[in-house]
Amino acid sequence: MASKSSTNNKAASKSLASNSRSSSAKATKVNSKHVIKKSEPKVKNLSKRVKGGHLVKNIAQDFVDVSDMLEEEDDEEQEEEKVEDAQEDIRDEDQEDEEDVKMKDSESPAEETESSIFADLNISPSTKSALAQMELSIMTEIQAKILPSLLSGRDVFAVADAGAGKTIAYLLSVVEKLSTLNFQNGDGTGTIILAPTRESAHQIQSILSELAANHAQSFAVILEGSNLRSEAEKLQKGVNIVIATPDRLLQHLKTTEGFVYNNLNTLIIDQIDLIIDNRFEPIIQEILDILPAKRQGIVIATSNNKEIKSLAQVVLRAKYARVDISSRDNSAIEGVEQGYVVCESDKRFLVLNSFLKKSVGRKVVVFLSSCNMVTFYGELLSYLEHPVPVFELNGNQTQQERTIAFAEFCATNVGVLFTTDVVMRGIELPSVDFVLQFDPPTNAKDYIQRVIKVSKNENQDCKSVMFLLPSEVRFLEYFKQYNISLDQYDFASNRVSNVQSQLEKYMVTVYHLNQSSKNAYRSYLQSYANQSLKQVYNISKLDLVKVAKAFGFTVPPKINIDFSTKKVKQALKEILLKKQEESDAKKAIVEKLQNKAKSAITRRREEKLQAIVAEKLANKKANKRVGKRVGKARK
Ligand SMILES: Nc1ncnc2c1ncn2[C@@H]1O[C@H](COP(=O)(O)OP(=O)(O)OP(=O)(O)O)[C@@H](O)[C@H]1O
Repeated sequence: MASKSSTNNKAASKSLASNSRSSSAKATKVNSKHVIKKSEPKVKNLSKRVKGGHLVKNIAQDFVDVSDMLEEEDDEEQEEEKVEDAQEDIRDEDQEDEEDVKMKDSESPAEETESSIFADLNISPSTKSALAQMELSIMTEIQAKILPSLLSGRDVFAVADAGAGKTIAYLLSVVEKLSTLNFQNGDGTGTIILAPTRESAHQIQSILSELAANHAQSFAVILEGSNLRSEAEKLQKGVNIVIATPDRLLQHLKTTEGFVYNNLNTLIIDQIDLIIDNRFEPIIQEILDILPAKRQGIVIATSNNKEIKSLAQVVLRAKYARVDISSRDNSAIEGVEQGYVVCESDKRFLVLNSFLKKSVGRKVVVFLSSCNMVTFYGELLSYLEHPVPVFELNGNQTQQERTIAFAEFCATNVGVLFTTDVVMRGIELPSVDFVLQFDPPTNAKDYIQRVIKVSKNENQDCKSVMFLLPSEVRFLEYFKQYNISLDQYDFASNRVSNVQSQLEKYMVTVYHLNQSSKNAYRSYLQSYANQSLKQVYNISKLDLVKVAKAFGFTVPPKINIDFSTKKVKQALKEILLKKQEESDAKKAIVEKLQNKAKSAITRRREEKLQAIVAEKLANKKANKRVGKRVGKARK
């Protein structure tokens, strides 16, 4: 491609120790608190009655009856107290909710370290020695900015570019906290780290295994697609730090008996941007409803927007520390040769194919928008008998398949790797020559994240090229605020090999490829429909005949597009409705109990009163009769 033109804690742990020591200690604490709350008013009311003693003194002859009555009234009082307690709980909850909403409006700044040297931190020698073994001595900017808050037990919302050192920062605080609390397997899970993908979960585990090397705390990854039963067995034995994908964690929370999580003191959501992208929000909401509410919350992101912030606020407690050092400037990607190529939908694949054909002797990474796109283009290239080896990384592969594919790509000198953003998160690129953004990124931030991978690449001559449709060129305007300028490249039409007829023939003759292409076509349109930058990615502006041609179809296949964002919003709405219904149901039960208790009390009081009055009247009559008889006798 030729360049054409240029556009422009220890301290913390003390307080935590009282929060959770061991599961048995905590259980005792919870139980005793419960007993005190329930029995205290009863003792108070009884002593009041004994002190006043009116009933006992005035109707001495009715002592037996009245003491029964007292007991019954105590039962009634207990019922009333239960109702009052429940009401109080609801009022407290409502008040807390209101306070939370008010408080969460105000984020407060994080405290920075005075020194940026790990050795100066007030942490255990074991952690310091692990850091030394990892050859980490000076903190990165984000580490210096969030470690004091993390170590003091404050909730933290940290936003920084990929590779900024966020994972090491939060893992360091977790390792330190659990070892200070002397967390044992019997204490169950003290920390849960939620990761959006299997890859990121494994990456976290590998860093944790180094950082926790000199500590006794246990950890494990719990992932969708792994063996559920063996995971459950591990959890039942006790895992101090659980690294999990949200869906699998929820499954264990709901079904694994003996999974002790009531001592949880830290919940971390890593890569919350991807958690949202992967539609895990409703699952996170369900998880939050199950886990203990009193815990340190840590939310990690590479970018920030309204959606990310509002989910973070659901996870974090009031007055959390927020640190955002994500790159607004382009320093992280300065020096990387970046360009774009504009081509119509029907020419996209032809240009890509021709470029890759000319890439003999090169290593290329191609970003696509979905797993189905990865699968289809991988298969198609092998049908076209491409001269370069093709590798695929996609979310539909097993972990083993992905590990092998990535290792093979790292080891080869020549080849093309088809992948998605999701799979590549947290993975460092090996030495490559080109990074092609075939499906454009969602926004400028995501673009930068892809190019950061290029900038960290061992090959300093590596270039980044983005494919744009003519209708998507407006996307470049979004780069101005980041001072990013891209060169426009042109791929001479006489150098584009026309494999269109071959492609169309495959769609008729190879059933398997036809199905794979249809899936890819549907996924492409679905991703397009889900794009948030509607000014750039407007599905109504797509020429579907041209789009279909890039997938080998002369007529666009009929497909149903599932607008997932709507689905997510709907799911969230349903959760909120369910919560409201639950709260209404709780209030209705309280009201019913209250009314029942009231009417029972009134009825019993009336009955007792009537009995007493009747008895007194009978006594009076009897006395009168006795008096008359005595009077007669005297006469
Ligand atoms: N203080 C440091 N000094 C030197 N290297 C560091 C430091 N902190 C982290 N690194 C290295 O930088 C790389 C990225 O670190 P880490 O995984 O913590 O970053 P991250 O911000 O969590 O990245 P991602 O968003 O991709 O998960 C790792 O290889 C790690 O060893």
